[in-house]
Amino acid sequence: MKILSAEQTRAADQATIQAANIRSDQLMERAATAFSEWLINHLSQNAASEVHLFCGPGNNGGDGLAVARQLHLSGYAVHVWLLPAATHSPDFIINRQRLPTAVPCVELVSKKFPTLAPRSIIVDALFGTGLSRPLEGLAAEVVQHLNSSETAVFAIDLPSGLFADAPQPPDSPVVRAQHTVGFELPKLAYLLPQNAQLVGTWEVLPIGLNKEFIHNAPVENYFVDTNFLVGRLPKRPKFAHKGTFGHALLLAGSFGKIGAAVLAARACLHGGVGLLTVRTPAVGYIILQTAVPEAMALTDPASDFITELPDLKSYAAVGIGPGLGQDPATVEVLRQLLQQAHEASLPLILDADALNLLGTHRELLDQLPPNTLLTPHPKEFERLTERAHNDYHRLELLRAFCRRHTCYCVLKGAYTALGTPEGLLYFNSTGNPGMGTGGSGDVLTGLLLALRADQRLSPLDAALLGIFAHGHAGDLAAQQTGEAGLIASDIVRFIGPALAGLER
Ligand SMILES: NC(=O)C1=CN([C@@H]2O[C@H](COP(=O)(O)OP(=O)(O)OC[C@H]3O[C@@H](n4cnc5c(N)ncnc54)[C@H](O)[C@@H]3O)[C@@H](O)[C@H]2O)[C@@H](O)CC1
Ligand SMILES: [K+]
Repeated sequence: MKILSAEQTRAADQATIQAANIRSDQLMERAATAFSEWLINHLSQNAASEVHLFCGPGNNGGDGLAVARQLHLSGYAVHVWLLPAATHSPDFIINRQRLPTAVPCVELVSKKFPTLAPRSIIVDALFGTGLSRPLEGLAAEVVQHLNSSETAVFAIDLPSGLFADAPQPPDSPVVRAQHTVGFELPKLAYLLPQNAQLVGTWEVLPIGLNKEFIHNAPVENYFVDTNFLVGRLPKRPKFAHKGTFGHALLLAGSFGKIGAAVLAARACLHGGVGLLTVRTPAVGYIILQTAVPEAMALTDPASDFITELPDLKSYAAVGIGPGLGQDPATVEVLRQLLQQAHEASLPLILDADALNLLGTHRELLDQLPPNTLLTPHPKEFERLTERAHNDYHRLELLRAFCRRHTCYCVLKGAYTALGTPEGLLYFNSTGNPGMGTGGSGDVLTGLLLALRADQRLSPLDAALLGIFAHGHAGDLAAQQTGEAGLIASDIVRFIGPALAGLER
């Protein structure tokens, strides 16, 4: 799915109105109906005594008024509270007039706000995508009142006060919603850790926005759900053999961290690689041969760290980093790897200590072969770039980093973001907090290595499929283990089922 800016969302609105030959209040009715049906569905599971709708002066408030009418007609006890304003949008006015007189509708007055019983429900329809500056005055007081109540808040489109696609000045008043329900496409604001407490859980409901407009809209951000990826993983042909899927080389492990190599190796094998060779220091030999008999062990002469780069000519892709350590000899291995992979156009994946080594030897960044895939978590990313002021800034650093180094970079976290050499960002939709556990990143590296070794996949598809399947495998595993009980090996077990769902 594309992620549109607030401005593009307005344009999509207009394009829909024209193409479908409907009035704007009819589009608003669609949005309100979608929201009301969702809310009624939700309320049927949570008996609520009454619904308080707080409506602003624009179309977000218009949505709220239409929802109030629909809930009233469905038999709910509804109260409407209006934010006083000098002007109102035309569709607000239409829906104000359509509100049945039986629905109490009162203008908000400073310091005389309604008491909100914990068992009632708040619908936040004060401001949506039309917010042009932080809230102040009475609007800010209302936000504070809603946030200090113990009543569940359901935000229409955006929690009021939150910008759709730009950072807030610190301490701006924003509604803290339990749930945010938007229309058609997700907003960038939904995906950022700094907004998690404001947006709550979120979903988007279809309202039939013009498909052609969305198709043609130039965007820099995408949200990757199942529909976006299904069919991108080619089926394994009947006459396939292990050569079809590539021979991967993994350089991983150091004394005390051979487990990282084991996890990455297992993930690579479950990811469908044809053959896997693993380079560990000598201390890893027996462990690897025992724990992962399917992989070939090519041990380093040194006991505790990798000190020599093997000959690369038989490999389709190389991954380096899990449990690697940061021994000075290993830096040389990384340096040679970058150089030789560049010359041979060999796909590379860099993770963990390989990234930390890049951070301390930044001159190596200029040696990255084109289309190299890096998988930092935010702290590792900071070592490669600089400290971000906020989540939006971090995303801009990611875009710039990928452009500058012609690389793909996976910034790991909830909604893991993949940056591309073109400066596009793809946000992943799978995964759960249980995956914040040791070894989870090693599993991702191994899986990505398998997909990069498969020459049938583009670098972009390999990265997107790997990130998505990794998260999905974690979700499938958590259904059995619970989030707290989830360990990295559980993710590995579900890589196969997760990939199977994406096959062409
Ligand atoms: N594009 C879509 O997909 C659809 C959008 N709809 C709704 O329309 C909303 C957008 O409506 P609008 O563009 O009218 O915008 P809003 O309703 O978000 O707010 C606009 C109004 O707020 C005022 N305003 C902006 N910032 C303010 C501030 N800091 N303090 C006080 N007043 C402020 C503006 O002057 C204007 O009167 C969406 O969020 C959504 O809820 C739906 O009705 C229909 C479909
Ligand atoms: K809102």
